[in-house]
Amino acid sequence: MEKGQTEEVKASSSTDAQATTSAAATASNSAGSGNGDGGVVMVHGDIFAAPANSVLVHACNCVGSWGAGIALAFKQKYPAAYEVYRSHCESRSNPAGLLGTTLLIEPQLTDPGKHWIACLFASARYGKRVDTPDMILEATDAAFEHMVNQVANVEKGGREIGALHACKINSGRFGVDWERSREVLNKVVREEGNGRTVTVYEFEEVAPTKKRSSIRAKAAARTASSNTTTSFAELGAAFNETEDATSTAGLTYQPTKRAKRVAKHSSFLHRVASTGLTNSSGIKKKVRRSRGKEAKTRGKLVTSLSSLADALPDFEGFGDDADYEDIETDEVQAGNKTIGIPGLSDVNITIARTRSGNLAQAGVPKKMKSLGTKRGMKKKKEKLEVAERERFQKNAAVIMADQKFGFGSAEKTNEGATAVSTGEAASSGGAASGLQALRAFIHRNMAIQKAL
Ligand SMILES: Nc1ncnc2c1ncn2[C@@H]1O[C@H](COP(=O)(O)OP(=O)(O)OC[C@H]2O[C@H](OP(=O)(O)O)[C@H](O)[C@@H]2O)[C@@H](O)[C@H]1O
Repeated sequence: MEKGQTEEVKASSSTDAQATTSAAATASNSAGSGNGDGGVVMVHGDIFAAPANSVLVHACNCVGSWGAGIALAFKQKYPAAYEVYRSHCESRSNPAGLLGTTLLIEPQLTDPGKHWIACLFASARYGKRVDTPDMILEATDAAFEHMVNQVANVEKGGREIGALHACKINSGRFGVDWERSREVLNKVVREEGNGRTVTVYEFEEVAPTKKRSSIRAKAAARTASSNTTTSFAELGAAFNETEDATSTAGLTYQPTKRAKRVAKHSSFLHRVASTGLTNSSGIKKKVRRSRGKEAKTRGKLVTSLSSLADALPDFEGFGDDADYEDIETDEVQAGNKTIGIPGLSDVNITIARTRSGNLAQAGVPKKMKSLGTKRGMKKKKEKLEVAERERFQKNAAVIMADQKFGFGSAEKTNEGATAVSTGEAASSGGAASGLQALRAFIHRNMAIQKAL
């Protein structure tokens, strides 16, 4: 091969790793260190497919970052080598002093790839603060020479090291025209490389970078969309078709949060209604939501109307059932209620109300539970009872007075033995007859006061 001449070897495709490898291997073998004048050999393919133990060359900054481009790929494939590079940079008080040198990292045991990695310090920094192309080329020249010398030293030391493989250094993030970098590599390898060849990879990047659309493209898109007329009906139909955004005639209808909420709510109502588990007034019955394992049943109604009805206590239109909380049915089953009258012993009185159904089922001890959830019902009941007691006492006093002075007649009943428990009433005949009169009075009175 003539001096300064480059040979181009093409692999069939960049995705065909096998073909690329063989192309690289061919280039590497034909170049064989120390044979001929050397130079740059261009191949198509992936640098990482180069034969094991060969040297992979790439350009680096001096900061210790392999954050983008091919450097990022190196970082992912050779994490241990990256650590060597990073600590090499960070151990310097002045990292920029690395410019024009090369860090040659031997294959790391823990890295999956078994390559030597040559880091050419071509720019002090990266990104917006990257060095100028001239500075980069100058540093590349020195660094590449440094690298070639190191490789020669490794060989001299009797250690095996493969051929040189490089990406199109400086042509990406560093923004240097590849032809200029190629000239530098050619010169160095010819002068210092002792006939070595550098295989350089023409790489077709697959990862698409999302381009920002130009102002002109945006304006064109706006015009196109303003020319498209879409009725609300069309939009509505589009929305019905799919739950999320739906595009129609190039337009995208994005439902608002409120629209989504309304749709969700009406769908829920529909689900409930379709199960037929609403009562006559349209009020939904209990809907139980399950968790964890029972997640499958989530959202399903797990009860029926009849079972809910069974669960409810009887309701006979007796509005103040709440007032009878905690009354044992064995007390009320027979329609009797014990009321304590101050000054008199407890008297069994007959409660005028009847409770068909519940009370008729005697023998089943049941606690009456409140139906009412109205606030203040308890106080209302207490107030009513106090008023009733006062009124009762007044009337009793009147009756007793009547009895004392011989007015009225007392019925004689057998109830006295059980109704009047002990005490004053039992010890006094007058009082007993008074109580009989009182009982009669209560009987009449309670029949009128249905609230109790
Ligand atoms: N698998 C592959 N096989 C073969 N060739 C491949 C390839 N993948 C990509 N290429 C090509 O390899 C060339 C170099 O292109 P790059 O932009 O990467 O490198 P560069 O030398 O211009 O710049 C270096 C700074 O870029 C980084 O990023 P940061 O500064 O950290 O942000 C570093 O850290 C440095 O500092 C481009 O032709 C790519 O097509």
